[in-house]
Amino acid sequence: MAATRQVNIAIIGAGGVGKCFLAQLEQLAARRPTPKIVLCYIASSKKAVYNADYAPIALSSAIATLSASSQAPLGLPSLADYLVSSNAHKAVLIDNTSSQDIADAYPSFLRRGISIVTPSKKAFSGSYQLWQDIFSASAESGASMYHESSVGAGLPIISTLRDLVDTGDEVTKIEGVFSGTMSFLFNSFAPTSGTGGGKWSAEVAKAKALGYTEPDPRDDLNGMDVARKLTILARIVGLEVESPASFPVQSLIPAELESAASGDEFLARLPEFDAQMEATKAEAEKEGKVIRYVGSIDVATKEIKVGLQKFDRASPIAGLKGSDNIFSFYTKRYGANPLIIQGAGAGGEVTAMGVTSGLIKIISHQS
Ligand SMILES: NC(=O)C1=CN([C@@H]2O[C@H](COP(=O)(O)OP(=O)(O)OC[C@H]3O[C@@H](n4cnc5c(N)ncnc54)[C@H](OP(=O)(O)O)[C@@H]3O)[C@@H](O)[C@H]2O)C=CC1
Ligand SMILES: N[C@@H](CC=O)C(=O)O
Ligand code: NA
Repeated sequence: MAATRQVNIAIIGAGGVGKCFLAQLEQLAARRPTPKIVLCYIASSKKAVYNADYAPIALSSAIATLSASSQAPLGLPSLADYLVSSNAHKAVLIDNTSSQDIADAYPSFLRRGISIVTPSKKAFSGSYQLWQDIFSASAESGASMYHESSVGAGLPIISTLRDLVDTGDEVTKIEGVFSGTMSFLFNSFAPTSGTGGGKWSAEVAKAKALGYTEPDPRDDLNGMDVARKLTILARIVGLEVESPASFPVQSLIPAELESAASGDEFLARLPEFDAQMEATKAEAEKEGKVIRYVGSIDVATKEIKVGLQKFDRASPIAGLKGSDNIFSFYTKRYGANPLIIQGAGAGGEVTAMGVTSGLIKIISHQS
């Protein structure tokens, strides 16, 4: 039987980003009737919804159907079997989790012709071998791999950097604020004017409630989220960074909380250590400056840095608002004035946008 003009979609992960993505997918399916967009699988960590005959799952009620479901998720090899047997024109896996196990399985999905879109950083900042396997599997099978939201949420960071590299520009340095959570925390806790909002721990709780943090906020505060993003960008410009542990990263986790058993325990005990961050803030204030959490990649020296720095209050980095990120790309073509991209770097809607835009690219490809 000939393949139908239909794109079958499996979604894993229906949290903050997953829910926003579903809403955007519903609008997209209504706007673009061809090819037909069919949600044929949706899962969280414990539940799933799918039909053996690939009958579409209604997009408007998918979350409610998932929470009422008694079906267990398919194992990843069975999910790949299910997707390739569907006889659709295209099959796409949307990974809205931060699971390393799922990331490790990307090459096996891609090899079987299943395209992938994800906001997760895990696959691209894991081992360098995994990075190579993903892109060679994609090149061999022709299945697409899009991960725009893995850096800067919906901001066009991955696509811009790939365009710079692919068109032959020479990127010499990348620097900026790479974390929506860290940006929000310091912009509220140590603003350029006024005394700042609440205590450090209260701002951290707010960042989590706003959906900016990783599922476990320690992954933001220990600097690993920024280190992962810099690993991804460094690899795109051709540096063979083995892992985010290959360079120094400043953690903002108090030493006493390094062994906290869970993210919840960490958040509950963080108020005991508010004085530490107050002291860091006060030290910068004595010099008339503010602290911000920044990163940089020097391509020539291969030096990658992640951590706190003091900034003049009038500097563009100090003046960022909300969860804004700022990325400065220094290249041969752009000379002394870098190409700068700035805007919200976290949050469900803007992150889902980067996922939806990847899906649109896949469904727009002719083959
Ligand atoms: N929030 C943001 O601003 C941004 C997020 N991202 C990335 O987007 C991804 C999702 O983030 P977010 O939505 O905020 O996280 P949430 O914690 O809100 O949601 C995660 C979802 O993934 C599910 N999940 C986790 N592990 C598995 C698994 N092994 N199998 C199946 N489902 C699983 C969870 O299910 P359950 O509820 O059952 O545990 C939950 O539905 C992350 O990779 C994050 O790094 C990227 C850019 C910005
Ligand atoms: N936790 C991350 C989410 C986006 O990548 C951040 O705060 O930047
Ligand atoms: Na992005």
